Amino acid sequence: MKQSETSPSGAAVRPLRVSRVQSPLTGTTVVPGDKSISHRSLMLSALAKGTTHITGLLEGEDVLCTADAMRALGAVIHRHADGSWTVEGRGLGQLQEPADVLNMGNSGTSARLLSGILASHNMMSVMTGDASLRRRPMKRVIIPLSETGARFMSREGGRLPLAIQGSAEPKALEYRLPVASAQVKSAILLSGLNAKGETRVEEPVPTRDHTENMLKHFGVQISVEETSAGGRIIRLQGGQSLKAADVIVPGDPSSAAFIVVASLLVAGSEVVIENVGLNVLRTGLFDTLREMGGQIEVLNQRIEAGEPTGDLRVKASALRAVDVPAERASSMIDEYPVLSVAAAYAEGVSRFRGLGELRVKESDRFASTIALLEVNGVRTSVEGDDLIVHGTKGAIPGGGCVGTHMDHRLAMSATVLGMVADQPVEVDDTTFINTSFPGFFELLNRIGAGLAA
Ligand SMILES: O=C(O)C1=C[C@@H](OP(=O)(O)O)[C@@H](O)[C@H](O)C1
Ligand SMILES: C=C(OP(=O)(O)O)C(=O)O
Repeated sequence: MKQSETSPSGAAVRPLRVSRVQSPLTGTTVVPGDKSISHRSLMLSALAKGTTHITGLLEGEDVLCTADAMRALGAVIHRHADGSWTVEGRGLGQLQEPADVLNMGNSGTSARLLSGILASHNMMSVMTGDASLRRRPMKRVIIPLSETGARFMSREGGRLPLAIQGSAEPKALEYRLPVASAQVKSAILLSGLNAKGETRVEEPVPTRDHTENMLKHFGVQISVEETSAGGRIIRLQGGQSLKAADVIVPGDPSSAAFIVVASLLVAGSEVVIENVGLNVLRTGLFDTLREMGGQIEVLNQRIEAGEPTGDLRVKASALRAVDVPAERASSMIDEYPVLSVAAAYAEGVSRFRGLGELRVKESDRFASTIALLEVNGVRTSVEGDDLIVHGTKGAIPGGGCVGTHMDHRLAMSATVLGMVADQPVEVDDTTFINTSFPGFFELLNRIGAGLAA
């Protein structure tokens, strides 16, 4: 593909040819801030009274979309020269009607969480996104949020653009999640903040709990109860005011994932990644890689702003196949594309169970992960929602051209695959990496990847 071509978003396409890395990856590094926590810090601080200082905010395009949206809703948001941010909140119920369409770019988290806030404020708003986001299902939030009294108009199938008439007197919801989704859970909890009475969300499988943790950090009383079946029930009373509270965002474990897998696979590597968020509802990949024989050590474990954090020391390791249970999927839902690269390099046949949710991410990640492997000579098979990867014992043929379909995680996984494949790998477009991991190639090159990017 030529440099002059444009992606479906209209931006210039940036293809990349990735060749096998010739020497070990070494050194100490840090990855950018956690995307989930960054979104929530901007949304909750805009709903709070007072000024919140945020350090370590991810300055990726997804989070910048959230910042723009919260500005359009009346929050005053500044980035300072030292990279920290301040948000002067409006207070709950005090958001202003946005004067124009809110553009959520490539970001499902922005669109779904914000829909909970917009539905519970008495105003009219319209939300859109890029071609990838406009394909993704929004009914999962529209259906429950309609019960609050808010009205939604969307394209066929509940797709963006979405018009929302927020409710003047939002009703509190009682809702059991039909899919394991932290975005849906969070949308309902955020709408419950400005509703009358108790909001109750039950999740059959625990999902990332950053919204719950950060609500507590902003002074909201919220109860979390474990059910006998292994799920959780979360309750909060509407009408509690949020108080500005400074936030320190840890490094994103979902970004660290690419550096961890690359360091495990490139022979002789030893890399330390400092300040990685280690919330147990996010670390399924690291557990899985350890089961495969990966040497990943946690150093300097601590709690920072309510979230477990630590440094990871990763040493190149011979990996063997793994069988990942469906119950683990929500703790590593964004990590399957890069796990599949590790499994392709490992010895033996791996199985990842229960991956239905991968079909509704930035791309259909079930299909695009299979294509990533197959086009590079790695055998896969599918049984229902299970993905089976036939490991090559360190001999991934490579030589393929990978279609990334506006999906940052596909582009980064393809890069890692190219770094250890026998033949160079073409990645059709790397522009979307900036949604979650600005500086990805620079970081890899600092630890010795020698990429031409
Ligand atoms: O709540 C969040 O910040 C996220 C939840 C997950 O999505 P789902 O809620 O759709 O599983 C994840 O895939 C996404 O990257 C971020
Ligand atoms: C699925 C992802 O994000 P979002 O849903 O916010 O687009 C992701 O970052 O992998």
